[in-house]
Amino acid sequence: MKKLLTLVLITRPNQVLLGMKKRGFGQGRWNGFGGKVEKGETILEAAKRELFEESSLKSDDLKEIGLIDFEFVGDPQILEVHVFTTSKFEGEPTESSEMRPQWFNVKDIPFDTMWPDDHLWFPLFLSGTKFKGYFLFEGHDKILKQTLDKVDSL
Ligand SMILES: CN1CCN(c2cc(NC3CC3)nc(N)n2)CC1
Repeated sequence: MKKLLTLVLITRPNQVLLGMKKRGFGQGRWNGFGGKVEKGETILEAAKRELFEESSLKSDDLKEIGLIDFEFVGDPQILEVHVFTTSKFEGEPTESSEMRPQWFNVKDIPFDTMWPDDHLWFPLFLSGTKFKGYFLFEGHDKILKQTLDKVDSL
C-alpha cells in the first residue's frame, strides 16, 4: 500500500528555502514543503496547495525532479514522495501552523536537523539531476538499506 506525498524545494541563487516542521510527522526537522495528496487532486495540484498552505508561496512552475519510496521496518505502508522544485515563485515566505520558513545558503544546509536521507539526494536535486530513490528506515533515524539512481525521466 502506497501513500502519495509531495515535497517542494524552493530555490533562489545559492539558497534553498526550508521550513522547520512545528508539529506532526517530521517535527523538529528542516524540510521542504509538502503533504498528502487528497482524493480528486493531482500530485502536482497537491504540491502547489501544500506549498501555499505551509509557506504562503505560489508557483505555477513546479518541476518534478525526484521520486522516493520510503519503507519502515514493521510498517506495510510505503511512502511515495514526489519531489518538486522551482526558482519561480510569488509571495513572501510566511510562518504557518505547520512550518517556520528560513532561507539557507546551499553550503550551510542543516542536514543534522533534517531527515537522514536528505544529505544523500540533495546533491542530485541541487545539480538538477532527476533521481529515483528507495530508503528502508528502522525508526525515524536509521537507514538500513538504500538505492539512489539518476534517471532521464520519472
Ligand atoms: C509530507 N512529506 C512527509 C515525508 N517527507 C520526507 C520524508 C523523508 N524521509 C522519510 C523517512 C521519512 N525525507 C524528506 N526530506 N521528506 C516529505 C514531506
